[in-house]
Amino acid sequence: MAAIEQNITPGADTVTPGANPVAIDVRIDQIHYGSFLAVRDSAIQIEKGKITGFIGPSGCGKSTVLRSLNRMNDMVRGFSLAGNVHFLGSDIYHPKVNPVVVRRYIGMVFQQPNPFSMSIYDNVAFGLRLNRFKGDLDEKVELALRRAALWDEVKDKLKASGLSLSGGQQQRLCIARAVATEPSVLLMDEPCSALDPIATRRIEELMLELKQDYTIAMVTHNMQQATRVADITAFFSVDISQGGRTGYLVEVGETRQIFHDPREKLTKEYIRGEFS
Ligand SMILES: Nc1ncnc2c1ncn2[C@@H]1O[C@H](COP(=O)(O)OP(=O)(O)OP(=O)(O)O)[C@@H](O)[C@H]1O
Repeated sequence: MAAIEQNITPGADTVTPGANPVAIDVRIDQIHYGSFLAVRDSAIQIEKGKITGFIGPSGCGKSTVLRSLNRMNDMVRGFSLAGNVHFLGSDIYHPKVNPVVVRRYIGMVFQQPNPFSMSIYDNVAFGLRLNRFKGDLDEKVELALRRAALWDEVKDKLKASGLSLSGGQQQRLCIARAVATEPSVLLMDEPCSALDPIATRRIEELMLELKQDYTIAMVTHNMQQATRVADITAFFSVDISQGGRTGYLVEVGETRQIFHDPREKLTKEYIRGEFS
């Protein structure tokens, strides 16, 4: 914890040009769930101020890798990671690093909108209170709701339950909750898969706005979505050659290159298959 607290300030600007362009440098040798080898040999540099999309067939480890980036998998029994994950130069798996602190800098938005059963205001204030924020809470809540493009729709009913909102609004509330503590990175695990096309478009537009202030990594099943929002795309596949089903990174590059001029035959086949 000390190392990460000393080296990073909340809201550390992730998008200033110059210096090191990498927010998270991940090198996974192996990830196991118990004795099951879920992911192997996957190294990605998540660049500051960009959206990196993880694509690939079901079970290739996209969510597992994403959740490793803020130690969300720590809560899963049997999970173990060989390799390392550096956030702005700090090893987030260092024994002295507190995973709660990691998640303050690297926030997460899940597939199903999951507002807490409390008011809209309290949902957004939750993380700030947890972190014993001492400043103007009203101001922070408004700022987060504005950043999540939800303020105009909820400003007159902040005391209403977060659960009373539509699915798309609930997801934007979750984004507001995630950005309220001013993380540097947002991890999004299929953030639109439970939403209709209009709400999906709204979240995609929001992501493009958010990347001005945050680094984003997201899992998506939707290839069109990857082409619409991701600057960088990482393609994973599943290796069944050893009798198991182990995910691994096939290639990562600019989204345009991955979709129009992939280096690997596997990527070409997957992209063609998905689009045809
Ligand atoms: N908590 C867990 N315990 C045991 N095995 C798990 C756990 N979570 C995932 N796995 C396994 O790890 C592998 C990778 O799963 P993961 O969810 O990361 O893949 P994915 O590419 O995100 O899949 P999908 O696209 O279907 O969501 C799968 O074989 C899955 O069954």
